[in-house]
Amino acid sequence: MPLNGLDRPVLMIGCGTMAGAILARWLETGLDPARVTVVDPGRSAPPAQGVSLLSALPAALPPRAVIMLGIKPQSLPDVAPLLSPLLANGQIIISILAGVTVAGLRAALGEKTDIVRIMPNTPVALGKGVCALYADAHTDAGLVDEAQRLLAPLGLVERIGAEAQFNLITALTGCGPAFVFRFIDALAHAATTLGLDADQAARLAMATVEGASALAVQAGEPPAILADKVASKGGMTREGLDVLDEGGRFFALLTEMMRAARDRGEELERLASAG
Ligand SMILES: NC(=O)C1=CN([C@@H]2O[C@H](COP(=O)(O)OP(=O)(O)OC[C@H]3O[C@@H](n4cnc5c(N)ncnc54)[C@H](OP(=O)(O)O)[C@@H]3O)[C@@H](O)[C@H]2O)C=CC1
Ligand SMILES: O=C(O)[C@@H]1CCC=N1
Repeated sequence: MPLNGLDRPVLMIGCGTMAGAILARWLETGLDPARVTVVDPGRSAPPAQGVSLLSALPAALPPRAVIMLGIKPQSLPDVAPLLSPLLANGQIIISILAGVTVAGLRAALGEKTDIVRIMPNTPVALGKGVCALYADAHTDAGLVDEAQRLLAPLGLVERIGAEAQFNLITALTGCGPAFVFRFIDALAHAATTLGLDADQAARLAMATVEGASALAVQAGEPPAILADKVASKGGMTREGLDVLDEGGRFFALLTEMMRAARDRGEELERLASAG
C-alpha cells in the first residue's frame, strides 16, 4: 500500500536526525522503501533496507518527486545551486529548515517552485510529533493538500496562516522536545541531589512525565487545573509549586528560553536572506 495513497518518488536531501525520524515513520506506515532515495554525503549506509543512497544529487530528478530538504539551514547555499537546475513543475519541495522562509527558498531554488515549509519535531518517529505547515498562494493548492496527507501519519499537523509566526512555533514545537527532555533530567537530578539513587530517579521521573503527559492530553481540563488537583490542601505539592511560581519566575524563565530560541530563528532568517 502506498503511504496515504501517494505514489510519488521521494527524494530526501540530507537525512540526519530530523529527516531520518520522518522517514522512519513513513516507512513504518507503508511507504515503499524502493520509492525513496536519500542524498547524503555523510552517510555510509542507507537509513533503511531498500532505500537508495547517493552521495550527491543525480543528473536528473523524477518529474513527480516529493523532495524533502533535510539539510541544515547553513548548507542551503551549497545545495541550492546544484538542485535548482534539476527542478521541474509537478514536484513538491518540503523544507524542514529552521529559519528559512518560503521566499528565501524560492530565491534560492527558483520562483516557480512549489514549496511547502514544515516544522516537524523528533516524536514524529512514533507518530506523536507535531508538524506545523505553511505554504503561500504561489504553491499549487492541490500539492499542499497532498503534502498535508503525506504528513498525517507523523502526528498533529497544523497549518499556519502567518509565516511570521514560524520561528515562534519552531521554538515551541521543533525545539520543544529538547526543553521537555531537559525538564525530565532536572526532575531526576533534583531527586538524586536530595538522596535518591540516580538510575531510580531517572526511571521514576521518566514514568511520571509520561503518565502526566498522557493524562493532560485526555483529561479535558487545562494543565493548571490538573496541577491544582494534585496539590492536596495543606499537602506537599503546593509547597513545591510555590517554589516554581514565586514571583512568576518559572513562567518568566520559560518565556526567556523561548525568546532566545525564537530570536535565533530570526537571526538564521536574516543570515539566509543575506545570502
Ligand atoms: N533536530 C531536530 O529536532 C529538528 C531539526 N529541524 C531541521 O532539520 C534540519 C536538519 O537538522 P538535523 O536533522 O538536526 O541535522 P543533521 O545534521 O542530523 O542532519 C543533516 C544531514 O544533512 C547532511 N548533509 C550535509 N550537507 C549535505 C549536502 N550538501 N547534501 C545532502 N546532505 C547533506 C548531513 O551530513 P553531515 O552530518 O555529514 O554533515 C546530515 O546527515 C535543519 O534544517 C533543522 O533546522 C527541524 C525540526 C527539528
Ligand atoms: O535547533 C534547531 O535549530 C532545530 C530546529 C528545531 C529543532 N532543532
